Amino acid sequence: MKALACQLWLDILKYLEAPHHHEYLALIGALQLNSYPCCPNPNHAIGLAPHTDSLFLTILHQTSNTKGLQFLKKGHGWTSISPISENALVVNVGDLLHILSNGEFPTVYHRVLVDQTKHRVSLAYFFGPQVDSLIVPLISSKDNNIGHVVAPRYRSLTVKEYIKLKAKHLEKAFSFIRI
Ligand SMILES: O=C(O)CCC(=O)C(=O)O
Ligand SMILES: [Fe+2]
Repeated sequence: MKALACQLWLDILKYLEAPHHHEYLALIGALQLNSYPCCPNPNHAIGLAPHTDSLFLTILHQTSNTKGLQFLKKGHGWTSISPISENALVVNVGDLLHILSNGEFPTVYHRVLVDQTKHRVSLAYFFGPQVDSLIVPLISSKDNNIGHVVAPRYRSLTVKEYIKLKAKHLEKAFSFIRI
């Protein structure tokens, strides 16, 4: 997971025209096992409440063939992401990549439902920058090429500062840093 995350991350930094940004190259990661036992009354319970992931990216493996993961699709509502094969991985954009890319990579609002008869398991690898890193929205030359100068949509802040804001305000945290 770590090797895959590093490769994916290098490609994203290249795309964002920041391949040598050392601050964003020193990644920390955490692996989390999620277990959702079956529930006799799934309409009255939730496996994981709607949220966005906070770091740069999450790489997710849905280990059983039980659906449950959904993301909020604009104009469509909650949409299922069913496990399509044993080898498939889901990659979620997190809040810090949203800020770093100046909103070009939208953070993904998602939730997990429980199943009436099946136990579901998933494995999530979250990774992001060191807690003292400063996240500065990157404006790429692609943005400025279109003939107008693109301004940062968020103020710069440290990872620690963002995590504190998110703990207090959850999905409203962006509204405190929007310019
Ligand atoms: O279990 C899943 O499919 C998603 C887990 C998740 O969203 C999380 O751990 O943040
Ligand atoms: Fe999540």
